[in-house]
Amino acid sequence: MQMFRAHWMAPWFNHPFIASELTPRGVVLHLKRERHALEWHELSAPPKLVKGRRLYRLHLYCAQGDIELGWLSKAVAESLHEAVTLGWFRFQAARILPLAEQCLSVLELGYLRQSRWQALQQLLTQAILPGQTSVEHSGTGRERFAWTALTPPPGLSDRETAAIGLIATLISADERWREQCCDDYCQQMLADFSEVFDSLEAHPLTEAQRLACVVDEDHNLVLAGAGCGKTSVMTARAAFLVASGQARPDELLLLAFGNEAAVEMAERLADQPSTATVKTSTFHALGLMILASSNGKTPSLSPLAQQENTRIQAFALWLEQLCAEDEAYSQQLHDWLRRHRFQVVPQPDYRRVAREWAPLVSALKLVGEPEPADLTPALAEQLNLVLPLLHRYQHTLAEQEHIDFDDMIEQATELVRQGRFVVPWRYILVDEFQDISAPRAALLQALRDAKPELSLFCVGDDWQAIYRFSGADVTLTTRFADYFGASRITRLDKTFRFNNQIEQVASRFVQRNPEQLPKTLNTHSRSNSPCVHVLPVDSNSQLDAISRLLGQIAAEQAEVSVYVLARFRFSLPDNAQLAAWHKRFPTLKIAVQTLHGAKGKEADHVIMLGLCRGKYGFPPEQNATGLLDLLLPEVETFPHAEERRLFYVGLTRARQQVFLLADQQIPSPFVKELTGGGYPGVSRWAG
Ligand SMILES: Nc1ncnc2c1ncn2[C@@H]1O[C@H](COP(=O)(O)OP(=O)(O)OP(=O)(O)O)[C@@H](O)[C@H]1O
Repeated sequence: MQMFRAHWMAPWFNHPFIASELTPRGVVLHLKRERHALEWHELSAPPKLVKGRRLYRLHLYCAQGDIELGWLSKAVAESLHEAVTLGWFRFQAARILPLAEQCLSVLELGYLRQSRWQALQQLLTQAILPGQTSVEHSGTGRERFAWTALTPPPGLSDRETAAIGLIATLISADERWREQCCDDYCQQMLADFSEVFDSLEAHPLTEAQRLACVVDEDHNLVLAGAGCGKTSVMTARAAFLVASGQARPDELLLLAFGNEAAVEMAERLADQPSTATVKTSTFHALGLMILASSNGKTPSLSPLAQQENTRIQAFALWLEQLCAEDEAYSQQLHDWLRRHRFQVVPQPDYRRVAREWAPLVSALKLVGEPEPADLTPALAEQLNLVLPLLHRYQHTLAEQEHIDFDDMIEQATELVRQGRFVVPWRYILVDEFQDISAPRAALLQALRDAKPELSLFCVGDDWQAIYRFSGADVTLTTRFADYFGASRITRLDKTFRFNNQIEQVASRFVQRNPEQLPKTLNTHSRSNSPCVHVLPVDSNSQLDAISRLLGQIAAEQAEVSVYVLARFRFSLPDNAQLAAWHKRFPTLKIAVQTLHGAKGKEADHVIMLGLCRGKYGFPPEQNATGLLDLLLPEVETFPHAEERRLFYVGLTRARQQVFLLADQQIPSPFVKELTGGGYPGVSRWAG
């Protein structure tokens, strides 16, 4: 052991310190009459060299009281200082090395998500100084140094220096530092995987699309306008995660609402060998799968749930039975229908009532009865008439040991919460997120809670939220972070579908509702003249007007697609008419769709019909708040908010032109708004 001796005159002046030596455990002080061993952990800071006029002192910060070693020559003092400093740092480095390694393994996971950031802070708090990770601590604690102020001495290994540096950095790191780490990660990924983003689709992805693919917060929401390539981003993110080694294909799950969308996504993933085995599913299929794998048997789905027609038929039969069995019920139903719906001659149209009340039964089942205080007498009467239907429905399901889709999602959520389903996925990607309902969002939350490190990636457009009537809650999108917690929202701002003229009209129209999230959309294609045309037509001559339009389109362009869209299915041309058009205009690809059915699709030209006022107009007129309104997610304050979005969906299906067939006598208020000024991109079509 090297001995560091005090000046030989020290004892003459009654100074107790004679020498010190360093051991692996600390410093041993040789005093006049005793030896005193100070272990490294008792030194609460690196030593300090104090220069005197001729002699030096070494100040040792000790937990039990500081000690000063005096009477040191300059040379001895400096080498003792160096040796104690090195020993102290080595001790600290050894102490924090496991912590540094733990922190490093969190950092190496990739994007510094908020959950990872919290994990880091927890590690630091627990390991460094219970309750004190701040740089500026007072000096009264066990440790009296600031990690950030430490300068590791030469002589430490690279690993020791790096560990101390990392801990010092993490202790002083703030939210800005975290964001910088996230940005660095994104830039690195964008550079490393640019080839994937260049070659994955027929077209290279835009910068915004790429960024949306690599951002990897705990919860991610990609907000985009129509035609901004949300589907491309979904599949590209899957490919990126696999290519970057962050997930195996079987750790990814892509969720869609409808079968058609799920199949389309599966087909696009299958185009790439790396993503061919990624699982795509609808929410329903997912629920079924969770129930089957947790309970060991596939649940029996009620035919009442699977086929709308069967359900309506059953409800109509139950209504008829209720009337036959219970005179009072029959009387009440007749009265209510007479006052609020249509003539009951000679008996109610049970099927029609069943069709209208089926969504009420589902909503009542899901959310329970509304507060009596919220009900007008008419609504309270209606509720009394609908409740027996709900009871029969529930009774039938129980008797036949069947479940419906709502039961399935609810039971699946419960099984996941109870830990009875082993979640295999680390990344769940959800398409058309604006259509999500609270129970489905709860299932996502349960999956997330059941699997550490599971990240949600949701792609949606609050401007296209059109399923409130079936329980969708757009506020899950507009208040995404409030619901899910740590989130990052990215935006896609370039649409590839329609031109600037359509964009101008559609964006202005939808943003009249101030509740919609503001977005700016740039368009890939441009046109100098208006592309949204209003054609005033007589309600009986809509088909002739469409035929004329198709003729004009066919004369000008070959091989283009045309969508004929309407608010209600019954307003659409029938199959015979469609077949006639196909025959007459063989170069056109013509399809008819309801506006809800056209969601997610595109055509070169869109013709919208049924644009009139009235109960079956667009927007459909409703006299007062209905029972369904009370049961569905939060009523929006802006009039016809959802119908406005549906109109937006219609406008934005078109790549080139939109033709609006407006009823000449009772035009739709939406069309009146477009032609009433403030929409320079709208023209009156002369034909
Ligand atoms: N980077 C790109 N370059 C060129 N075309 C693109 C790009 N990204 C997407 N597209 C094209 O834009 C069109 C719209 O894409 P997609 O259907 O994915 O949009 P979307 O955002 O899902 O639209 P919507 O919400 O209206 O359904 C498609 O024809 C697609 O091929």
